Amino acid sequence: MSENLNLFTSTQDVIKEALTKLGYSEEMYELLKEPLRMLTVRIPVRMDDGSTKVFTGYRSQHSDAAGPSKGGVRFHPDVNEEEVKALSMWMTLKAGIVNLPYGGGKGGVVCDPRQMSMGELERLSRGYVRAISQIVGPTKDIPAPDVYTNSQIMAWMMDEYSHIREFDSPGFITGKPLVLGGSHGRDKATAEGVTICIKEAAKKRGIDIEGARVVIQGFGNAGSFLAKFMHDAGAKVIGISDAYGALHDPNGLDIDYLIDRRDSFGTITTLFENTISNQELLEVDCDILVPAAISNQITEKNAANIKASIVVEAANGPTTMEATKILTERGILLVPDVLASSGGVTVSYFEWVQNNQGYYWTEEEVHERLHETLISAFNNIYETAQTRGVNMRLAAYMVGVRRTAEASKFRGWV
Ligand SMILES: NC(=O)C1=CN([C@@H]2O[C@H](COP(=O)(O)OP(=O)(O)OC[C@H]3O[C@@H](n4cnc5c(N)ncnc54)[C@H](O)[C@@H]3O)[C@@H](O)[C@H]2O)C=CC1
Ligand SMILES: O=C(O)CCC(=O)C(=O)O
Repeated sequence: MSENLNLFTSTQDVIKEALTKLGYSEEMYELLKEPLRMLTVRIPVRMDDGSTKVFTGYRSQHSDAAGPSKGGVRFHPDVNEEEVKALSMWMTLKAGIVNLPYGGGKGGVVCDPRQMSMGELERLSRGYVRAISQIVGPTKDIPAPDVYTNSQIMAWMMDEYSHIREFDSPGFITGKPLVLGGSHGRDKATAEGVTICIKEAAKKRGIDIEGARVVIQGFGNAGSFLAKFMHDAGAKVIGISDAYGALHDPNGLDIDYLIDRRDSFGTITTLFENTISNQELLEVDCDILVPAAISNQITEKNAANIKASIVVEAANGPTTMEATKILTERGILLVPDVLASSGGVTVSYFEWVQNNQGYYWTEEEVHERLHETLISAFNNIYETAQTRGVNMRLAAYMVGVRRTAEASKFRGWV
């Protein structure tokens, strides 16, 4: 079975287990085991050399029972249908965990933005919105940034959608620049949420953040802000990585310098000679390990070699279910993606609310509400895991799926 199919089918398995434990019927599982809608599109883009290249894109809407679908758009060469489907299902769970009136959605385009000019990227972003415009919108499905997409791309997408609908539609997409209706704190939100989960998990395990050794895979939006927050909290960030390799220094890395030198795709290791591989980085001796890049990184092949006592998933799907079992059996506290990375969609929700009201909050207001939401979500799931005798991933699925299951029931769908 391919890695991505495995990711999708094992997500179905955990959803089934969660629904069964909560006492829902088999029909509820039939409804939630697949996205409600999956659109595949072909996007012709005029390249700078005059040729036309046709890109494949996807938008998956897992559910809209609890509200419009919501979730990011990924531009990456490895994007595929199974992955986008799984990503949209995780968005349903995240929205449930932080109690947002949304279902899950996710999109992606198979491309490598690192090899494209700004003009080509703009034409691709606009073409993607034209291709999916019938099924998205501020009250239908609201996209946001994810891997290799950013606030500039959100701005082009919002502009294109506004042209199609013939009115300004800031609420169509989140993660926009501040001047176009973006929210304070959205850029740092995912990392802030991960930081809160790390601090709560460390308290449970009696680990002092001051001096704790932290390894972070990925140095983009999530990974680099997280490295900064951990460093500022007194932790020692001893390893980071990007798509090309990893840096490791047991005495601690100079995070401010690395952030200053990384490029807009979160690439930094190409400036150094003494690099190690991403796989070697995951097995480095440390207290806290944070995969913050791509999926399928901790598997049954390397789970036995992980040295950290806490693993906090900033990335979506970095640990397979087989590896989850191994880490749990080894007594490692695993804080799952659907909880740890839910800070991003939480502040996206704040952004959408501000767009709908036309009234904007201060950075402090965003910060306070995010903290309140994430601390309560972490402790709710931790306690569910303790009282139900299950691991944190299953507990998170149980908490996360309930809102959509109840909404589906009240709508009379099941
Ligand atoms: N940006 C957001 O608000 C949210 C992001 N996430 C998840 O966090 C993870 C990282 O996302 P961002 O930081 O936003 O993306 P980004 O595009 O800003 O950074 C991606 C990082 O991953 C590295 N990377 C890419 N391919 C890799 C590979 N094959 N092996 C190792 N590293 C690789 C890149 O070099 C870069 O450092 C993703 O799994 C994403 O779905 C989750 C929730 C919200
Ligand atoms: O900000 C959002 O709406 C979604 C972020 C996202 O794609 C994710 O949490 O994986």
